[in-house]
Amino acid sequence: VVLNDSSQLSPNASFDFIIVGSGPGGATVASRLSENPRFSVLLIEAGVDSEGIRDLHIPALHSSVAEVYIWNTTTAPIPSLNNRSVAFPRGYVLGGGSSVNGMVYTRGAASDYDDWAVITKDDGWRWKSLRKNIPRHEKWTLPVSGRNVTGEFDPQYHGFSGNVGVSLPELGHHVLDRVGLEAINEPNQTEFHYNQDMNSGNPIGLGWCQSTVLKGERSSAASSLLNKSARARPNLTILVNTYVTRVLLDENHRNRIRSVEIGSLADRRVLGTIRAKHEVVLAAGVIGTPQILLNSGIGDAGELEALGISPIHNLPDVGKGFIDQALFPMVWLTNGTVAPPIDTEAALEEWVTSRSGPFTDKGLYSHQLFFGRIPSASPLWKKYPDPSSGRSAPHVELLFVGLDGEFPILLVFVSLLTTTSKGFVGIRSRNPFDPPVVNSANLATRFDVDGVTEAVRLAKRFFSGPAWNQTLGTLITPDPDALPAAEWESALRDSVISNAHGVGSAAMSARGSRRGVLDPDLRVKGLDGLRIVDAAAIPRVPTAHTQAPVYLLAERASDLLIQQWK
Ligand SMILES: Cc1cc2nc3c(=O)[nH]c(=O)nc-3n(C[C@H](O)[C@H](O)[C@H](O)COP(=O)(O)OP(=O)(O)OC[C@H]3O[C@@H](n4cnc5c(N)ncnc54)[C@H](O)[C@@H]3O)c2cc1C
Repeated sequence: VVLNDSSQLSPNASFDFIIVGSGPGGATVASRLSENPRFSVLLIEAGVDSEGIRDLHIPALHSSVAEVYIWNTTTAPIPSLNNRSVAFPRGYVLGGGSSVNGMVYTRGAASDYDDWAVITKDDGWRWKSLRKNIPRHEKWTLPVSGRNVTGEFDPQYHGFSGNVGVSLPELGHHVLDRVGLEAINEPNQTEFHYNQDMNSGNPIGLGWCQSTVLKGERSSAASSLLNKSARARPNLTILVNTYVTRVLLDENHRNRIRSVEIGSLADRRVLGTIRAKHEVVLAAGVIGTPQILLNSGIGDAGELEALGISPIHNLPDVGKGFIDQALFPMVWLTNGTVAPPIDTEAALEEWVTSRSGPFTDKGLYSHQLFFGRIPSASPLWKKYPDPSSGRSAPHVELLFVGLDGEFPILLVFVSLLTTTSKGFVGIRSRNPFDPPVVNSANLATRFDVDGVTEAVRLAKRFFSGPAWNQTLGTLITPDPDALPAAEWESALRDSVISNAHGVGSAAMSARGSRRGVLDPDLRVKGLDGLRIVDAAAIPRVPTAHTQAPVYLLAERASDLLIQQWK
């Protein structure tokens, strides 16, 4: 059942599990736990129900999602970005980020997960172990259009009967796709190669972008895991429009979290508390989760006291360790062929009537992604150790967007996936309704400045050569090879934006380690009855867009919870 208002809950209602936040983390856990009719589950989401909001379901409209479905989060002025504040978007609706995101589905490198296992000293986090859950997580679907995608993916890496829809585009290849393939096949080109399936655990190369799209429609955590049959379960209550302010201790046990306090964000007032018999699971995302912990008095005791909050548990790393991959936009002029006009009215009509046509396509003018390593011969490696998790882990991602209009351009988002700068998430006052403080500290390390510079050079090499030369004109964004070093660095600090791929703000570490926030079973260290299952828990930045890693983390979290309470 879905409730729009907490007044619809029966008085003194209590549940076995209370899950806060319905993104890939929370929706997965709520769905898996409620598959067992013995467990009663309450899922609380601050935003509205996504069901029936047409535009959220249309893949092509992902870049123009209405502001009401996105938390208006902006970072503090960041010194390493020339004191700019940048937007850090996150979903504010059932399904969280997966209901508003770009739907790119990438798992990253196997060695990224193997590093989680090293950091936590728990082999259950290894890729080999996590990938066993792919069959129940993923619902790989061939294009309904019947387009032949042989050679564009490898079925051995996919699940066909899970929940989250993943697919290749319904439509055929665009100009940029054809040029991309031609370019890597040029005889003199040796640096870049084709990768038939970038979700095998080895993402490196140019390949076809897989997306969380099912039969022409966005497949979000809400539409896939909180689908009709999940909503019909008598033991699952989904409470939307409800903001969790704090988690609260049991009156009789000093270290046991027993309930959540809820409130109305619109009226900025507390509405009541709800009790969890077994556990509270925070899945409010990389910003929301540390915010709730800090509001509850769980964090660095000195910092909390300075804000007038009585600490209930001293855990200095809460909110620390927040990493977002640095993103630098590059723009080339084009010959005007990469983005032929689309009749948007006709496309909308076609989508509404048959879930087909251009609006099924999230990447209107490109269907490819590129992942690559900064070459081992680069001077960068004389100055810095390699921060990647292994030789199959990329340092750089290139995501291409073609845009036509008065000035036809190719926009390339260059990400330094192996970002090393760590920021923080904090709170500004003792009022839990105040917005959080977010500092993503992009480009704070020298490695990140030099790494993005090398990533831009890699992009320049990728987009050179005869195939691209016919299509692309001048590079019109700042170029490290055309500017004096100091000018380039300043231009870089003026241009880098958030990738909305934050992780690590309440991360796992080894049992017994005094660093980190969670033990390897995702329990908040030193407390009972409180786990975290979302991007905040991820202990190292993945070489991926972050939804797939969160889904994989949450599938294992569900197993851990079920194991404990069966
Ligand atoms: C604009 C955008 C584009 C992106 N593009 C991609 C992409 O193409 N591919 C990809 O893999 N990743 C992408 N991401 C990132 C991806 O969506 C996130 O990594 C993922 O959703 C994280 O899942 P999560 O469960 O950790 O948290 P979230 O998805 O952030 O979910 C947290 C939920 O908790 C709710 N919440 C927060 N605070 C409270 C509170 N106090 N009380 C109650 N509820 C609360 C929020 O409203 C939200 O619904 C994008 C993100 C954004 C915002």
